Amino acid sequence: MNYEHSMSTHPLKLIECPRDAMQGIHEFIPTDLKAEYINKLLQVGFDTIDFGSFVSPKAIPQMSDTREVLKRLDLSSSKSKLLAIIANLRGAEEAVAFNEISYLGFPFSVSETFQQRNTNSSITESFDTVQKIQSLCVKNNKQLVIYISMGFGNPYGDEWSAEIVSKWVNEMNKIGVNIISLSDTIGVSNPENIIYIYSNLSKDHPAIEFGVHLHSTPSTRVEKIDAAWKAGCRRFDSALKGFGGCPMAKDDLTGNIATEGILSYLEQNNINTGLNMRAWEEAMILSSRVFL
Ligand SMILES: CC(=O)SCCNC(=O)CCNC(=O)[C@H](O)C(C)(C)COP(=O)(O)OP(=O)(O)OC[C@H]1O[C@@H](n2cnc3c(N)ncnc32)[C@H](O)[C@@H]1OP(=O)(O)O
Repeated sequence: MNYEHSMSTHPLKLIECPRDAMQGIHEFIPTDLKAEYINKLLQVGFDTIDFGSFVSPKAIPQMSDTREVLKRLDLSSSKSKLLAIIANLRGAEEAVAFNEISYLGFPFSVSETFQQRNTNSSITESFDTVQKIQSLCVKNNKQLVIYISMGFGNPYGDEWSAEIVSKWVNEMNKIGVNIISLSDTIGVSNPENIIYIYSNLSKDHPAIEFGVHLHSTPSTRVEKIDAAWKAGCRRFDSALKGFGGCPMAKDDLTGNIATEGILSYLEQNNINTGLNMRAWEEAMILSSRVFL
């Protein structure tokens, strides 16, 4: 495999995703405990914390207290930026009003079935929403992160191909989106398709910061991270201990990529993350109270 064209010019960004870890848990996690956990993660020094979402409380009840969690976060001594997931214009309008939030993340699926299931709108309608949200972000000095979910295939029988993913990336590029994370919402990626899709997209759009939001079983975790890294990816979403996954996806969901897997991969490759490992260990301990 020739990686020459995939040498990334983007800096390493680790995105820790407590929102994704918590959102599917049935039992409501008390607001104070959520905030305590996120505050601990804020001390670790990740580039970004995907901390909550402004979505329908009927769709994702666990995130219904995102506003209250936000009030309890201590950003004063953290270099991390906050990302909130939004799935319609209303959520975006709410999120942009908070100075503390730097990034809005929109789940955009190339699978019609999943987009309906996740946001109750079609791909075309969602793209229209994305355009409005992008304008809103520009006006409010926020950055929009598009998650292309089902980026590596889908289980619903909808047509899927690398060309379809590429087409939507082109559309996002045209409207000025410059951070796109390819999400393997249901864990169907493999090293070959990660390298193929990632390398081609980053070659076509060198200015776009592409990331991966992978899901995996522990046994295939390292090979996927390795493939993404070698293809030039420097933006990784993950969750401590691999907790979570999308509750709107099919049932036999594989978990998030575990952050410790990424950290040990980077360490083995002598890449310094500069993270506060003591705070990380404390977050690991605290997680056993959050994820029972
Ligand atoms: C891959 C991933 O992990 S992505 C993250 C997980 N997925 C998500 O977070 C997506 C969540 N999806 C949703 O929230 C929904 O599908 C929506 C809001 C985008 C669209 O759902 P719809 O039913 O079409 O919304 P609609 O506008 O009809 O409103 C339905 C209800 O939600 C409420 N609602 C809609 N938008 C919001 C919002 N942004 N914040 C709070 N409540 C909202 C409405 O008030 C309404 O409540 P009511 O029934 O009590 O009157």
